[in-house]
Amino acid sequence: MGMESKMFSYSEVSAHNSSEDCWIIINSKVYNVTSFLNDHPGGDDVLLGQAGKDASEEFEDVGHGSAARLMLDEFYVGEVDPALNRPTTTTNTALAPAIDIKHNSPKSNNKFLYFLLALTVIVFGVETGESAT
Ligand code: HEM
Repeated sequence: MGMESKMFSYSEVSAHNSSEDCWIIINSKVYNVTSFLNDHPGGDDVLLGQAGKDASEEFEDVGHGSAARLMLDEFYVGEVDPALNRPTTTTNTALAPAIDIKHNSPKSNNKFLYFLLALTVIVFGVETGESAT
C-alpha cells in the first residue's frame, strides 16, 4: 500500500481503448472506467469516445459536479508520466520514435535532445552570421 503512484505513458494508456478495457486521463491522472461505462449518467458512448485518451477538456466542459469529482478516486489507477507527456495532437508524437532510435537509453529524455538540437542550430546560426560579415 505505498503512497507512490503508478506511472504510465500515453501509449500505454492508449492501449486500454475498448468497452472491455477502458482507461481515460483527466488532469494527468489515469482512470479505469470499464466498470463505470454502464453507470455513467452521461452514457457509455462519451466515455468510449475518450477511451485511451486525455479527456480533461471534455470532463471540464460538461461541468461535472462534486458527485462526479468524488467518484474519480474510485477509478484511479495511476498518473501519466510527465516525461512521456505529449500533446494529444497526433502530429508531434510522430517525431518521438525517430529521436528515440538515436538514443540508446529507453529512459532518454527527449527534451534534452531537443535542447541540443536547438543549441546546434543557434551555434551554426551565429557562425554563419559571423562569416557573412
Ligand atoms: C471517470 C470519469 C467520469 C465520471 C466519474 C463521470 C461522472 C458523471 C456524473 C456523476 C454525472 C452526473 C452529473 C454530475 O454529477 O455532474 C455525469 C454526467 C455527464 N458526463 Fe460524466 N463522468 C466522467 C467522465 C466523462 C467524460 C470524459 C465525458 C465526456 C466526454 C462525460 C460526459 C458527461 C455528460 C455529457 C454528462 C451529462 C449527462 C446529462 O446530464 O444528461 N463524462 N458524469
